[in-house]
Amino acid sequence: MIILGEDSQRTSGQDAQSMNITAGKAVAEAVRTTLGPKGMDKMLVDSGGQVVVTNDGVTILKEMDIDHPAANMIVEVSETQEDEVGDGTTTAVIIAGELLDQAEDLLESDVHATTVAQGYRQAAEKAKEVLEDNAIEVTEDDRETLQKIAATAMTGKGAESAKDLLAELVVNAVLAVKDEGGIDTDNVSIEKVVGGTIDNSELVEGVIVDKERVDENMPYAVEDANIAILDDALEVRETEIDAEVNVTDPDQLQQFLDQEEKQLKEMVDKLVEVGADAVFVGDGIDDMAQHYLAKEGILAVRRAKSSDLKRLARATGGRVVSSLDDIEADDLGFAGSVGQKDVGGDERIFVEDVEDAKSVTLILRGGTEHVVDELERAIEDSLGVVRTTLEDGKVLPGGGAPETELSLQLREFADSVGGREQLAVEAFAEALDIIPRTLAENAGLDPIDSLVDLRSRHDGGEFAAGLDAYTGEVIDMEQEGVVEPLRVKTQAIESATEAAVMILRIDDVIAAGDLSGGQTGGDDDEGGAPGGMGGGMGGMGGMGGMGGAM
Ligand SMILES: Nc1ncnc2c1ncn2[C@@H]1O[C@H](COP(=O)(O)OP(=O)(O)O)[C@@H](O)[C@H]1O
Ligand SMILES: [Mg+2]
Repeated sequence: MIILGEDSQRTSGQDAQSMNITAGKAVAEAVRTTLGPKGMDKMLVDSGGQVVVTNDGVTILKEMDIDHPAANMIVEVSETQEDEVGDGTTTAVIIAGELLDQAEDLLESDVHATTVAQGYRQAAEKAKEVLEDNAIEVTEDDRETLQKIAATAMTGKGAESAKDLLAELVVNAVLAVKDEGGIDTDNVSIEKVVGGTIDNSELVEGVIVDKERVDENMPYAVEDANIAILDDALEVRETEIDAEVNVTDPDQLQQFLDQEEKQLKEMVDKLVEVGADAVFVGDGIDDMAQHYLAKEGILAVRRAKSSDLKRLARATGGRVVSSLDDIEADDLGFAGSVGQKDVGGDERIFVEDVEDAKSVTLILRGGTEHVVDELERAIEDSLGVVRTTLEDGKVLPGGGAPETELSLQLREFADSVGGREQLAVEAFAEALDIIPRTLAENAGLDPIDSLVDLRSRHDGGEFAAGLDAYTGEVIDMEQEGVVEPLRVKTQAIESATEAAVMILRIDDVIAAGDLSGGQTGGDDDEGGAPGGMGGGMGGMGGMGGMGGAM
């Protein structure tokens, strides 16, 4: 009996499993060479010719326009990682791919997918326990460690030349925006400036508004400024009803205009009365109002974005007032300086020198647009790990140390599991080796030698022993200052396991319409969908390796 529509496609049993596994593995394979300090970058060209050069796992996968459903489940792993931690996106995807690869062998030796899933879940639980037990506590006062965490997240992402400076800026920025409600790194705005070098980057304790003062006769800058933040217009409102004014003689017209002018003057008087030295207005400012403001020496900005108004309020301790009539002196914010400055050839208004600013701005500089864009991605990862560390207070050494330790401890744990699940736990342990192995490969080292070294040091009780990607030596990563938040690893293991298990449990793929673009590989339009059965990536037209760190 036929129950499916004519265009539907159905793949079942082992075919379905191996098709999905191959697709998932292809995604991991696509980002593998970017892992670690010596990872290479990718150049991605979209159909419009836009070029992105990046080392960032999640960015690569988003830009790749992947459309195979199982492959997309692996892409989601990197997206979850990005949302939850901000770093470790490549790691999470590589682990997921390797879990699938290991599972494939088990399936071939007739271990049931459900058994593999159960074993993987147990292993993941155990792994999290081991990591928690070995995590190092970090407090907010430990700036040195926080900066190391910030720097580790930037490694290999074009920020090398100014890593120490940038790490300091990132830590300062995150600590600045922290309040009773926690840490929202959206309060760290990033202003990208093409021109200058990376080490000209700086942190502004306040807000930069991408506007100029509205009238030339206003001051360029005001010091110790009280700031009015107005989500309103400084204009005379048109009457609601279409009133018609019949002017019978010139005096009457003059009277009418005088009336309007008087109203505008009163608006400005109101601002003077509450003590404003600068005013940011969400809507328009009438020419006549501009004139009066300038006469009073008030610096005014019109049509400021509502997000800017909010940031201004947060930074300066003021309030966004939605009607001028309601404004009072204590609604005003305060900043040491409000002034118009040139950044990279653009005039912008800097509201800065704010004591205890809860909204800050990082000015990132670099030689070209691609450099600053990649720098921004590195900084975002870095902001994420510092935030995560302050939230959880726990970190781990990097350089493959935690994965090596887990691999050893899970092998021991497997003996206690018994049954066929034991095989799955062992496979899970084996899969985690992919991280140190890939770090070694990308650094041009012999992965077998590196793994042997790492294992023997961990066998000897050195939890922090990791691979120095620059020298090839196995060293104490904690001492070296290569540290990452605990959550980078726990989240990566959790999402990778979930995605792998979900894919493994599927034994029937029923697709309405044509799935062939993703399944057969090679013949799809944009290039970028993983080639299902064929393995490898189908027609990755725009991809090519780029020289390592810029
Ligand atoms: N100086 C270093 N030496 C060795 N490994 C490092 C160093 N800095 C970072 N790593 C390791 O590189 C890996 C992260 O690489 P990265 O390319 O940032 O990928 P992800 O997207 O997973 O964060 C982690 O395992 C981290 O411990
Ligand atoms: Mg990283």
